Amino acid sequence: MYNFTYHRPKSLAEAAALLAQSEDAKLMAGGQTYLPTLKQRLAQPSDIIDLGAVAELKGIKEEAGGITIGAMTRHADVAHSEVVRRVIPALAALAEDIGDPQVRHRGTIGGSISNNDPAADYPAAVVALNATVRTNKREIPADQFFTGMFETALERDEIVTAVHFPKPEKAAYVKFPNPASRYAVVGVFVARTGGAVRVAVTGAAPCVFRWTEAEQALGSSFTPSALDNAGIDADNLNNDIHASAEYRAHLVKVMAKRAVEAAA
Ligand SMILES: Cc1cc2nc3c(=O)[nH]c(=O)nc-3n(C[C@H](O)[C@H](O)[C@H](O)COP(=O)(O)OP(=O)(O)OC[C@H]3O[C@@H](n4cnc5c(N)ncnc54)[C@H](O)[C@@H]3O)c2cc1C
Repeated sequence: MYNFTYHRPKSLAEAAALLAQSEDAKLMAGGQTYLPTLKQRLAQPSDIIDLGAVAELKGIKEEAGGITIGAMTRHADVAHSEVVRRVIPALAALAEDIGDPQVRHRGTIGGSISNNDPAADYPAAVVALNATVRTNKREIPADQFFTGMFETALERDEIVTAVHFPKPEKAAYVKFPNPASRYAVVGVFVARTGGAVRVAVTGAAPCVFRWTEAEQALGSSFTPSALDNAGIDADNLNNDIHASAEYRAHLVKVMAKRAVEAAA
């Protein structure tokens, strides 16, 4: 048994002030990862700051030729959003395939990217679509946000407020899911925006990464067969009970080809 003080601020300013007050305070979004972490005693914060009542962190809007999604927007809301389905249907499809209905109705985009689980789906979309992560302090480009396994560029007292996704010309996400959790054993998001192709891989390594060899091949010819000779080094991939590194390398290519086919 341990004690913490529970806070439910009503504004971003209030949440930021609470977070700045204590070194051990932690934010909570939908609690999908954080509550199990607490139950297992892997975290013992002095204060929990529940963002659930901060209305300004919720919602989806069309903005600057793309979509801006508030950090506290649930996966189910992204999946069912008319705006997301119309502007970036691949993002709605990704959200629709996260976990189960309970997870999708509690989990949030801000919690997902802040947590940066190596097998989470959203990091692949953020990187492939070259999104910008907005916080209460600054804007962080996708390529600088995810820094390692469960690690991000966020400072201790920083709150993700929204993610801005530019509209791509073509995009698709295909994953090979763990059949129990639906987390990605391997997931590949392919996007072409302003003529530039980006390929982001999740689930395969300790952190989401760009498969640059595939990006170059697809830049010349946006077809599945363009990936026939693109190399992927199994030495840098995860090797665990779910899949060997060699099998993951195989899956990366298969998922990428399927994503190109779906996007073309
Ligand atoms: C059974 C199960 C299956 C799942 N399957 C999938 C899946 O298939 N694909 C997938 O991608 N994910 C999956 N998830 C993860 C889930 O979708 C959530 O995105 C993830 O658990 C984060 O949950 P949350 O948004 O409730 O954040 P929380 O658990 O509340 O918080 C997670 C972390 O982020 C921090 N945080 C939260 N919000 C912010 C913010 N605005 N700014 C800064 N830091 C913040 C918290 O302090 C905490 O450290 C699954 C989870 C479960 C439990």
